[in-house]
Formats: sequence, C-alpha cells, structure tokens
Amino acid sequence: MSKKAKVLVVDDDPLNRLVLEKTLCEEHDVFLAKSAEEALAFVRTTQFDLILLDIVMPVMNGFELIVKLKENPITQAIPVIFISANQEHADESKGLELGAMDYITKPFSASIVRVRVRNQLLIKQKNDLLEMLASIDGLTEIPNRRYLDENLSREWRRSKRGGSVLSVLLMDIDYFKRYNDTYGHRAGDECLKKVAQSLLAQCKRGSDFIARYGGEEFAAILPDVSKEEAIAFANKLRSAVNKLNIEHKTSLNAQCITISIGVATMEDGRSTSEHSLLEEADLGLYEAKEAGRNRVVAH
Ligand SMILES: Nc1nc2c(ncn2[C@@H]2O[C@H](COP(=O)(O)OP(=O)(O)OP(=O)(O)O)[C@@H](O)[C@H]2O)c(=O)[nH]1
Repeated sequence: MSKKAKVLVVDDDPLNRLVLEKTLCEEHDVFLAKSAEEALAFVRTTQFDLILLDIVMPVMNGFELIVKLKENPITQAIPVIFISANQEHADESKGLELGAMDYITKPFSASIVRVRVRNQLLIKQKNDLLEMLASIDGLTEIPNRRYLDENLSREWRRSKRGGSVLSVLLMDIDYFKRYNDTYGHRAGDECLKKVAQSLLAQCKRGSDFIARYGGEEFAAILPDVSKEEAIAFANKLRSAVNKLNIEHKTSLNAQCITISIGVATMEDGRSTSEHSLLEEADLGLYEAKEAGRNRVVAH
C-alpha cells in the first residue's frame, strides 16, 4: 500500500482546523498549524506534499506566507491551496498569481475539498516522477549530469557556509574506445551498466553521491570527506571495478576493465567555485591517465 500524503492545514480558527482535519484525515496524514509562523517552523522539519492555507491570519497572512514558501528552494515545489472566506475575485486571482494551485471559498463542501486535494496530490505525484526521471541516466540507471550539477552546487554552498570539507572524484574507464572497437557498442553499454552499479554499491554513507558524468566518465560527491579519506574511497572504487573482472584483451594496461580517478578536496571553504573543484579533479584524472591508468591521483 502506498504511504499517505502529508497535508499541512494552516488556519488561525480552531474550528476550521478541526473540520479540515476531520475532512481529510481518513485519506492523508494531516498536520495543523495555527499561524503562518508555526507553518514555517513545521516545513523546516517535515516534508509536506500539500498545504491548505487560510488568508486572513494575524501577524503574517496567507499571501505573505506563500511568498516565503515560493522563495525557498526547499518548499517552493509544495502545492498550496488557499481556503478562504474572501470571495472577491481579486483575492482569488492574487492567490493564484502568487503560485497557489487552487482556491476554495468558505463555507466549503467537504467532498469538494477532498476531491481538490486529491487532484493536486495526483499532479504532484506525476511531477515528482518526471523530476526523478529527468535526473536519472537512462542507460546506467544512476543519477545523471544534471542531478550531479544540482547536488554539487548545493553541497559546495553548504561547505562554503559551514567551512566543512568536500571532496569530488572524477572517474574514467581506461581504453574504453578499444573496448567498444573490440567487443561492440552493445557490449560497451553492458560494461558501463556494470561499472556504474559497482560504483553505486560502494556508497555506504547516505551522503555519498555517484553520477554518470557523461560517456564513459563518472563522478562522485563526498560531503565531509577529507582528502585522505577520499583517496582511500577512490581506491576502493577502483578495486571494485577491477574485481568485476570484465575481460578487455585490447587494453594497453591490464587484461580487464580498469578506471582512473582524479580527486579534489575543498578544505576550509577555500575553493573559488564548484567548477574549479571539478577542474582540479579533472587535472588529477589527466595525471592518473598519463602516469599509466588504473590509479588515483589527488590534486
Ligand atoms: N558503448 C558505449 N560507448 C560509449 C558511450 N559513451 C561514450 N562511449 C565511448 O567511450 C569512448 C571513449 O573513448 P576516449 O575518450 O577516446 O577514451 P578511452 O578510449 O577510454 O581512453 P583513455 O580515457 O585515454 O583511457 C568513445 O569511443 C565513446 O564512443 C556509451 O554510452 N556507450
């Protein structure tokens, strides 16, 4: 059975909160906030699938709250439905212009609220699925370059802010053109899938992130991992690929598929940009290739 959606009801009127909870609690997990401030505290700790939002509330009203929600990358994708006693068209169009998905007027019919909430949750489910598909590489089924770029940008900003360490790896299969030429493009695809899955299997920490960077290149983002730890992890990845023992009889450095890895680490928030971190890892990768392949070079 699929898990219940989390719906946050934000309304200063206790009776409205109670009625909405009763209306929705059979189908969804319902959370109640009695003010916009309480809602903001809630969304910091819980990932909601939908917010039902009153407009007229003391201190911060519903319009002000939706602006804050849409400004924050963490909350901007949560669909909002206004539920308000304001029946003016101007309020409804303002609510929709500010990013709400729907506008329900009070007094409301419980069955209409239920259907409109269900509709928005279905749209969100489909959007989440599309977002996920757009982030996964079709061949290897691991995150793609787009997902990597987003994640690196986020982790780089986090490290810069907190002064924490961040390591990046760039990996490339050795003599892969020769592999394709020898065994065919289809076998090349199978090889890429096996390598990708073996790299992924080495990621034991939730924060480790592996992606297909493009072609026969892969990348890893390792938050809070020092240079020494990143080198050790890179060697673990290299050894995992060696152990796959995929025959490569035309390779010039081994009898089987191997990878070369470049490592770069940002310590004390010193790197100028996330791109410079990738460039340093790329330099390490280049040197690993030059030095004979099937090795790790840190920059
Ligand atoms: N089968 C297959 N091959 C790919 C894919 N993407 C890139 N390639 C191939 O990967 C090969 C990469 O070759 P090069 O960049 O010359 O490098 P290399 O042969 O691995 O040599 P070194 O990196 O110097 O060890 C090219 O022949 C690409 O066609 C893919 O999705 N599937």
